[in-house]
Amino acid sequence: MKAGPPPTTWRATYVRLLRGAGQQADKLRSSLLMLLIAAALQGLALACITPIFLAIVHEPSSEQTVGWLSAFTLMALLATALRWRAQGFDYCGHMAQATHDLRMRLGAQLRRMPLEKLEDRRAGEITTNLLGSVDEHMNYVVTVVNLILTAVVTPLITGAATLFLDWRLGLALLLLFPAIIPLYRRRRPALDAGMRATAQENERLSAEVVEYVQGLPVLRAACCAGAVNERLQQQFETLERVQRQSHRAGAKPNLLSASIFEVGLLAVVACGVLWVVQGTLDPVSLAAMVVVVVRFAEPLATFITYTTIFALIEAALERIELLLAVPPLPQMPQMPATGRPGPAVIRFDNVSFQYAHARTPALRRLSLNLPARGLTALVGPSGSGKTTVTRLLMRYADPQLGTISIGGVDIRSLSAEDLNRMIATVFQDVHLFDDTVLANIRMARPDASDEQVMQAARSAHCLDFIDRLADGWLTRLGDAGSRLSGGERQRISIARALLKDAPIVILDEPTAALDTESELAVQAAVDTLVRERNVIVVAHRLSTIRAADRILVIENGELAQSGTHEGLLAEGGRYRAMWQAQVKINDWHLLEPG
Ligand SMILES: Nc1ncnc2c1ncn2[C@@H]1O[C@H](COP(=O)(O)OP(=O)(O)OP(=O)(O)O)[C@@H](O)[C@H]1O
Repeated sequence: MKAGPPPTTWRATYVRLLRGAGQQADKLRSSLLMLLIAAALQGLALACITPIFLAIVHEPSSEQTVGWLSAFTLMALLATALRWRAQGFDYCGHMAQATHDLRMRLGAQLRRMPLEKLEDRRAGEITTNLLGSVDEHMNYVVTVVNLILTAVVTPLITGAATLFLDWRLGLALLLLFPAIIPLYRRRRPALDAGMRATAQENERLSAEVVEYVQGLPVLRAACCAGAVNERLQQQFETLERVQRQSHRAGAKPNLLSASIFEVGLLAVVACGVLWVVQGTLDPVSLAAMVVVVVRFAEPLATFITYTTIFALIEAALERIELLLAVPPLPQMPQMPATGRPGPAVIRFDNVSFQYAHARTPALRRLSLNLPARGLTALVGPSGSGKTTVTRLLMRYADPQLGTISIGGVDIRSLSAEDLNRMIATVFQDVHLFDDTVLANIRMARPDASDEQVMQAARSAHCLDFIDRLADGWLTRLGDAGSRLSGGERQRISIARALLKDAPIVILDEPTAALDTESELAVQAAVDTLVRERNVIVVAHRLSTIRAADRILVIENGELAQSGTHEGLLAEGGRYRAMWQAQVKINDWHLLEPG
């Protein structure tokens, strides 16, 4: 098993728990305090059993009997009442509130953390964090803490209190512990590591399962669903191996501690019998002690099982904290508003950017100046950096060198919301939610009226296919929008962009891979979008961008050429070569038989 970070102390776990509880931390703290007091009171109540037995047998109607019985009843009742109150953290809904808040914090973190860092994590891992870890973390905390305190604090207090009544009995009870606590302390690192490894493998497995299910249509088409299934199978096996090791790490000390405890009990009873035979201990005291000791047996013997659950909670907390600790991209102070160019003018000044996991830069000292209106096409060979330009504009990550500004304002000084408001996107891979057509378009601007949503859909040439849907505007779009064709999905996406009415629009070649009819409809929708906006198209087919106001040829992360289609053809160079190659391919298609 891989060695993880050093094991944490109980105190660190406690502090983490409170941090995880967020605004409910004070309530959780008082619940845990109540559980501690309840466990101590229960210990004191149990210490009363020996004097009660002695009083009942020797002086049944004395004041002492009444006194001890009253003390026992009072403390037992108080302990029960405190436990009820402490568990109120669960049933009064504070627990649900705390887990809800934590999910909201994780959700907010997903929205504000740099996209580059988000991309590093797989969807399944995030789901496990958002759902599994949060529940593992909070839902069992109060119950598990109660069990641990009852197992540890109650017997300790009983032993300590018994010292005052009969020091030999007290000492015998207290001696049961030293054997178990060091054993637990010695085993805790292995337990923690086991739980961490299991949690990590679980996270990996959910990521694999999510990706497998999402990718099944593609995998089946490529006839490699089986091969990937094998990978999944391996991940199942890894999890099984890690779980087995971790169970072994937990089971051994568990059995050992239970055995030590049983032997200890026998030793205590044997001592008691010896003292009775020697005439130094009242047989009634021995009987009472056996009752008390039996009461401790189960919680103490299973103490290590509870701590295993706690190690699981600890591992979940650690993963959540790791995700919450990713810092957002820094926000720079706002610049003065004087002399700014048009609001949607985009400038890249000497921008260099290298992806975290790449060996070479994706952009090298790239400078661009895009006026507030018009269509700019980014063209260039695959991997030349076109998509990176649009990603950096959306602040996927900050460039290592140079600045990017919109309307004269460095985008690093814009809030994420402001930047998001300024840019609409139309990607080839359109994500639709299982909701109505109306709702799917409206998510670009939640406060838009039905009329505004319908107008946007009309302008994006969506009406013809919406009319054909069974429930028209109220048709649910099914899982990931699978009820619509590619061209229809893209038109929904364009309708969203129109509704959002952002001054800048990024299009990832929306007409790629469409049939002629769909292409014409999408092209008409794009033409509507282009008016009055700064539109950037990442283009693969040069035929679609002949009418662009400017074409930027990106090569190897640098600006190789810029100009209009005619100008660039006349200029020669890279663009003309690309154009000629594409014309040749088209001619070749035309010449193909059939
Ligand atoms: N997340 C990433 N991590 C590491 N390297 C990346 C990442 N994304 C892209 N790259 C690399 O950065 C370079 C530029 O990629 P980019 O996606 O911008 O190219 P592109 O011109 O849009 O390509 P295409 O036309 O094929 O979509 C490529 O070498 C690519 O392999």
